[in-house]
Amino acid sequence: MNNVLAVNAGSSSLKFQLIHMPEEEVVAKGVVERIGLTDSIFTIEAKGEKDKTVGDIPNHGIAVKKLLDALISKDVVKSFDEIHAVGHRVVHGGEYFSDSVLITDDVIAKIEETSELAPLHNPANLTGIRAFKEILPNVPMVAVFDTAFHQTMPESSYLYSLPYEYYKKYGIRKYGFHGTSHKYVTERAAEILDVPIENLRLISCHIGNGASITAVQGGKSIDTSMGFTPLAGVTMGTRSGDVDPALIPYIMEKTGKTADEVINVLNKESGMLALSGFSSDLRDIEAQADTNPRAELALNVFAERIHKYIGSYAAKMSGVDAIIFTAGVGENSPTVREKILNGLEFMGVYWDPRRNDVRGKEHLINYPHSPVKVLVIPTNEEVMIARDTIRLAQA
Ligand SMILES: Nc1ncnc2c1ncn2[C@@H]1O[C@H](COP(=O)(O)OP(=O)(O)O)[C@@H](O)[C@H]1O
Ligand SMILES: CC(=O)OP(=O)(O)O
Ligand SMILES: [Mg+2]
Repeated sequence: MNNVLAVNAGSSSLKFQLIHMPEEEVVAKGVVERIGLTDSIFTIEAKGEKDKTVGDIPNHGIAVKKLLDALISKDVVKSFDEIHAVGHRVVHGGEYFSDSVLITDDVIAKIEETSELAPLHNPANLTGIRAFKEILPNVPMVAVFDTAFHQTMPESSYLYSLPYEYYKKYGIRKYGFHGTSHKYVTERAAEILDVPIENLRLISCHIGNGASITAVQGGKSIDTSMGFTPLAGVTMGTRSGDVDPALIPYIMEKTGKTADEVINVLNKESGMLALSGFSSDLRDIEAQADTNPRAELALNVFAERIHKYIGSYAAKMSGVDAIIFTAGVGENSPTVREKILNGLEFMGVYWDPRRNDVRGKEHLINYPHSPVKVLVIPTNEEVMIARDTIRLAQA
């Protein structure tokens, strides 16, 4: 029971690591990026070699097949029998799951039932689960939920100002997402700063294709920007983030669309894609920022929403000790970080443009005298998935 394959399906990506446990030694890792866009990128690193191929990968099912083929063709494993357990990220656990769980048919049915609350994610997560169940029918599999870390939020954070019976009867409340990532980076921040996490007020900015901001006080999530579904909060690649709910019937009336069709627009045709008018991918948008005013506008809206969440969470915790940037954009875009951080000096955030010129590695980007520290921390949802997988598969 030593080789754990951790599978992390995001809205635009599929990341994986084959990890030898309990040493947490990474045997192979890789990522399929830009799923559903043109020029998808498949990268795999194993045995000291890195291999990158570019070609269209239209959906998560094909991404899973690529990953499985590569494990054999790159000689990472001789046969799939060398994989002893598989951990899957599952985005929405709904009311059912507040911790990771061993996957059974009943668990699959519940994840399926919750799919309508996370239409860009749970179906992709299920694709992965089913593909592995078929080739490895006897291997234990574990689901690790994005919602679990946020179960510590107080009622005052997770309740909407709606009739209370909706919460009681239908489970309508804020759940929050990216929990595995927010937990990982906030624990790493405490280690890097060498301060017990119990004494820290942290704001974690997970900015990828999906994006969420979380206030973590004493190691616990106390509020987060996503909501009942991963559509809420800040502007994202294709998601609108927060909008006035009165817009939904208004758009239905004006366009003749059904409610489901309008939600589909808010999930898949909005955000950076809609603002820029040409792409959901931040790399494409940054490449045109100097020449295309719509690209610049998209970047400004994107950064401004996150900037405002940082201010509100600092107010909520009566201050902040550190701000963390993670995920595809947070780790790799000095431009977006700069736009977000500009103007936060009033609350003690002094960041250094030279230190900010960093991509994909752990780094402090504040000036040493800054009361608020600012960290770039590459997330590692996969190692967290592997830890929970071993814990539950061996129990
Ligand atoms: N080097 C880079 N510079 C700027 N943005 C980047 C870079 N690498 C990745 N990104 C952006 O990160 C986003 C994808 O983030 P990721 O966390 O992988 O997404 P998800 O897990 O939500 O599918 C895309 O918008 C992509 O353009
Ligand atoms: C919950 C969510 O939005 O995930 P991702 O960023 O991977 O799309
Ligand atoms: Mg992700």
